[in-house]
Amino acid sequence: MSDDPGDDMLGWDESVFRNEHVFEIDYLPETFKHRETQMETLKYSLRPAVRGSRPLNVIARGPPGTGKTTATQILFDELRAQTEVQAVRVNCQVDSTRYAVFSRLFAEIFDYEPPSSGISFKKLFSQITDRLVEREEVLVVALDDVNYLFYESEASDTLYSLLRAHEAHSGARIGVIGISSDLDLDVIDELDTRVQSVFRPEEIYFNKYDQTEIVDILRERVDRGFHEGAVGTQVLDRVAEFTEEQGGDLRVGIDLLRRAGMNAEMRASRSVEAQDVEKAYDKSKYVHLSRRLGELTDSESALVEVIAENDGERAGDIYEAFNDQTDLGYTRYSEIINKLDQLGIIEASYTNVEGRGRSRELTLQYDSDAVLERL
Ligand SMILES: Nc1ncnc2c1ncn2[C@@H]1O[C@H](COP(=O)(O)OP(=O)(O)OP(=O)(O)O)[C@@H](O)[C@H]1O
Repeated sequence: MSDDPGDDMLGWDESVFRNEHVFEIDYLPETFKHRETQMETLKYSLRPAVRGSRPLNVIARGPPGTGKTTATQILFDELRAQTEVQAVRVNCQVDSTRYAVFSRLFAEIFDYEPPSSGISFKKLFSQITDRLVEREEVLVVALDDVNYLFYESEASDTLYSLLRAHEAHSGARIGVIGISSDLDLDVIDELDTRVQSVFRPEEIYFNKYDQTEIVDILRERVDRGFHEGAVGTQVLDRVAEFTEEQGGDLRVGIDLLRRAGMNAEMRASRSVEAQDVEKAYDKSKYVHLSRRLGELTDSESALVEVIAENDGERAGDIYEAFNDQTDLGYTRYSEIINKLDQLGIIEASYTNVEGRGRSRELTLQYDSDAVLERL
């Protein structure tokens, strides 16, 4: 047997990938198809900002991986390059309180962090608005994954401050784009009435891509990311089918392509085959889960771990195990249960237990080994 790779075998210095970077999560696609109406409405809402007025507020909703963040980022990049508008995106998974949101705005606007010794919210707020007024700038804030502010009961306060900024600080002009991927959450309905009375956003819906659209979008990625001929039509169709199966989240498809490419390389093959995709799917189907678990705090992760180890048990028993491990009390425990339920990591349902009345039963929504592996 010769050590020489054959014609259809990859040598050590070769790859199926032309540019693996296009499969990374922070890659901003060069073409953005099938989102024309959404982009138009977003542009229409932001246009007043370019003229120096307060833009229309927006709520962008839709299932995960349907291009909401990307749409905003593309427009924000254009605004930054071509206008004087200040456009800042805040990831509310990371910054999930009003104070954290405004600290992020401060850091982006001033280019340095607010004092770490801590300043009052009022000060933080007025420094931001003073600067906007002084420079006659309009600020557009994208609250990405705004649903997390609701889970922490911080949404009303945050929106109220942003939306009433011009009243508290004359001349300040701020517009808000709220992005939510929690379809069970009625964003407007869940806000306090004082906020509802000033918040009448344009609503933009990002529907799930259908199979043809998924193929069309992923084909583009394949052409940029792989060498010619490495991914055939049937393989791409299989990737699109799996993506549909996972709720149409394009992240699944993109992750599948990358992993399938790596599997092909492992076999030293120049082309990706169906078997590479099947094998990749065992991991790629968990991209949602990994993303959600990745943003949890230590105590939230600790609770997920306890639940994964005691799946299906009553909440009371799980509380004891959680309390042993973290020393946290029942109120915080209950809050975390609600958040994990809203995130779709667990289901908390009430059951009637003979002789003990109603009790909550906690069930993981994913395979417990898959959860434990990713914590
Ligand atoms: N029309 C499209 N063309 C090319 N790539 C796209 C398109 N729509 C989405 N993507 C890609 O899919 C991935 C997920 O998109 P994005 O983060 O914008 O979704 P999202 O709706 O904001 O998701 P979530 O609600 O979970 O935050 C990104 O890698 C993005 O590049």
